[in-house]
Amino acid sequence: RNVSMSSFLFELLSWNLILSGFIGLVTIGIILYHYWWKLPHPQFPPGFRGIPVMGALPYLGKSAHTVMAKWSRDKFGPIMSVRFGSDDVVVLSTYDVIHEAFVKNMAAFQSRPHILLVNALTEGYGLAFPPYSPEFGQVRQFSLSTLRGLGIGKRSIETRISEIAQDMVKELDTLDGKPTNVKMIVGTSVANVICSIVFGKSFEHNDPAFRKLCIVLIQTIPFLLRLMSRLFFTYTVIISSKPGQHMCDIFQDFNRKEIEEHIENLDENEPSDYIDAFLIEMKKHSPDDPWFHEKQLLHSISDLFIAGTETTTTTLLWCMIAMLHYPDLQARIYNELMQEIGEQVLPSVDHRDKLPLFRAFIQEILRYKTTVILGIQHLTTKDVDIKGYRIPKDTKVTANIDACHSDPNVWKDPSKFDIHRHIDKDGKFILSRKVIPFGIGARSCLGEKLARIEIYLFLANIIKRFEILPDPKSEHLPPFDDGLSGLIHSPFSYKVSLKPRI
Ligand code: HEM
Repeated sequence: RNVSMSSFLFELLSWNLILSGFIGLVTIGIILYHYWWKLPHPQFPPGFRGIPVMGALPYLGKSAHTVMAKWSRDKFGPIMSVRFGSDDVVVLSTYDVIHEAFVKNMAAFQSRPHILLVNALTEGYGLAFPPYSPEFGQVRQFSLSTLRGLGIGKRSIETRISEIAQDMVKELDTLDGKPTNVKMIVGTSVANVICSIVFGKSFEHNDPAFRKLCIVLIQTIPFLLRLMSRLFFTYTVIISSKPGQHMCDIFQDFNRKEIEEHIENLDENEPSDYIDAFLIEMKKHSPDDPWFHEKQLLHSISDLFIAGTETTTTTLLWCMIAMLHYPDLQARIYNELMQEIGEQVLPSVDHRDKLPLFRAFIQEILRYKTTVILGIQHLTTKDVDIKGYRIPKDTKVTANIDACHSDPNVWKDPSKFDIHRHIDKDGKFILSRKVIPFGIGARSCLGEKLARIEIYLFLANIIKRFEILPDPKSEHLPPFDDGLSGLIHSPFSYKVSLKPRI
């Protein structure tokens, strides 16, 4: 009796175990299906879902943009989805679909996702990360027209940049051709352009407070942004740590001091920079307006410096690497500048129609070395249909700008650096609307015009004054087809010898 009782109990227990195991598995299956595999909509773009919790993250490797470009070309098409953690992000990989979304359906794609850490630092203010609202739209429009040169005094943006480019050449001259990593000198000059537009003045390269600001901008922030795109947690720890806070304080104290000086000396009839223009605009709004407010001004300034310094500096550093790899091209561009502008005349934007080689070189750099490889993420403001797919409201959307610049259906032999793809049979420069390093649409780069003039004038001044030569001590040229990928694709650090001409 005892035996049959125990076998009955054992059977009951194992049935119970089997049943609860089964129920447990079904529950886990339902949870997994709903949270990790169920598409947000039956017509949501197809894509790569990876593994639970991590999504596609472990599969993206060192350069996510290249891996995603391959998935898009080989399997999923120009509109696909990639699961980042537990978020389904729509990734757009050709010019046509980026244009269809960000330009033709501008209103639906003009917001930004909420990023907890960015929000903690900016309190929701600034120019690059706030989600769209009509009030933010006003601040954006105001900043855009101010940066385009409206309402900031008599000196044009071009004059300011040209003066700073000449200062940079003087700094580079002091190196006397000695092989040097010129990132700090170029970056300081780029930051000075923003100082000139935002503060109405530029600084000596060795001014101690400005130098500190430049180190934060050119070294610390890019390093942290790279970590952020790789290891979000580490970034959070660093930024909330004491040294992290100290770094933010250096930056904000510098800007705060400038705002205070501007409030004291404001001449409403003659605004001379972005801060003056903003303070005057503030007076037209109610003191309770949270957007035309000092806090917003402070964060707008930070965003202009952060968005404008490393991007432009990196592009110029890639230009110099290209010159090292293609010395014959360097000689041809130098000859073009000398023939069309001459030795004594300063380069200006007015000369551009006479400089097809030089302009083709810049456009090819902007295509071949996409700086902000994946742009900045957008967020949909409503349900929207693109090429037969449904993208629901509040979906994160990324433009793979690098994939668009290496699309074999648009660019013949895209992995080849070839400036002649931008020159027609009569030797004229062809402006391409499909080279979109600054993004397109309602959230495209606010500093595009500024950056384009900077790259043109800085580079023209460098090429006219120096022969760009490799470091004779280095066995290899700095790589042109590889670099550090994060938010920004930048070259590995390198030295260059700038040998003064004449
Ligand atoms: C070569 C230099 C530069 C490149 C390649 C570049 C590229 C970009 C890209 C791809 C975006 C995101 C577009 C999108 O979300 O669709 C962006 C946004 C932005 N850029 Fe630039 N940028 C450069 C220089 C500058 C400069 C010089 C400034 C200002 C001084 C600036 C200020 C901004 C701001 C404020 C935004 C955010 C716009 C918004 O969210 O509405 N950028 N930039």
